[in-house]
Amino acid sequence: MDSSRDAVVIDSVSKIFKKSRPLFGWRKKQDEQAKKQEVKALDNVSLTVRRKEIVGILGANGSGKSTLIRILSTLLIPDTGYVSIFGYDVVKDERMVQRLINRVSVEASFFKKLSPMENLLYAARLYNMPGEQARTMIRSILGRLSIKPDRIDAPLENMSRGMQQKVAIARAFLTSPIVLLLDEPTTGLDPRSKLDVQNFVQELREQHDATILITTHDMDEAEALCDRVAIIDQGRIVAEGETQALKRTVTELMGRSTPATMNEVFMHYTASHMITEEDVRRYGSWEKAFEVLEALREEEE
Ligand SMILES: Nc1ncnc2c1ncn2[C@@H]1O[C@H](COP(=O)(O)OP(=O)(O)OP(=O)(O)O)[C@@H](O)[C@H]1O
Repeated sequence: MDSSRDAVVIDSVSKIFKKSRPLFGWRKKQDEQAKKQEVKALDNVSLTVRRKEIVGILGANGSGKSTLIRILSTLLIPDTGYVSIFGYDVVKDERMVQRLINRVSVEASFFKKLSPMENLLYAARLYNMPGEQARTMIRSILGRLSIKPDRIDAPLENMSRGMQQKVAIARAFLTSPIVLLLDEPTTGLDPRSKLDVQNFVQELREQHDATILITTHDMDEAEALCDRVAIIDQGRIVAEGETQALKRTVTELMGRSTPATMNEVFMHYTASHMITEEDVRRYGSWEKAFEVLEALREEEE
């Protein structure tokens, strides 16, 4: 593996989905085309992630985060643009990319009647891991994620959703992937479990040189875990950088003496009208500009 290379390169990627509209009586007569509505899930997205970096993708519901993660993990093909993982094209070198990445998402598939141990042993076998080594590792990882020993051999279907999510995370950690794609890994987890997962992610980067892309709605998590974040809004990256730098920019723009929080940074970049320095001057303050521009948008709608 050429360590001097960028780990993930996303270059001008767009993805459009066609959604069917519900049909009501008279609409049935309309042209077939009219039934379709286009959703630009990703609009000319570019982002580069260096080796060993932890990059957060932040965005509201439906902003395009999962679509981007799915493209990176070869589950979706971009309409335009280019994506590579350590130089391998996600479309042309799909097999190689699949060997380098691992994706964790809430819709992880498991054999629900089997236990976490059986499910993870199955995964380990797919990666040609010797049984005994896998068993030891599975116990250690599940323990680190605070799954009690008596749960390890009980059917997965009896576990809470959060616990099942931890098993999904354990599966990704088991194979120490080179690039780890975490799609909202801590959504729905209790605070202690969240911390367990965050610590584990950091450890994976330190000990296995993993490169990590993580989508999250949790701004505290983004700040604590990510070297850099990209804020995505309606399929476009609207801001990118270190959380501290983004906070400084927004604090300045808001003309505040106390630093802006990451929540405020997020609100700023995803507002329906992004507030400029000129808006702040015109309306007297960031808050006033936000209020006026939001009201204008509501009127327009
Ligand atoms: N398979 C699909 N078919 C049609 N539309 C889709 C499909 N997948 C996603 N979309 C649409 O694309 C847009 C982006 O969706 P995406 O799931 O990437 O958002 P997200 O940022 O991950 O949202 P969330 O935070 O709610 O998970 C949404 O408008 C969504 O409805």
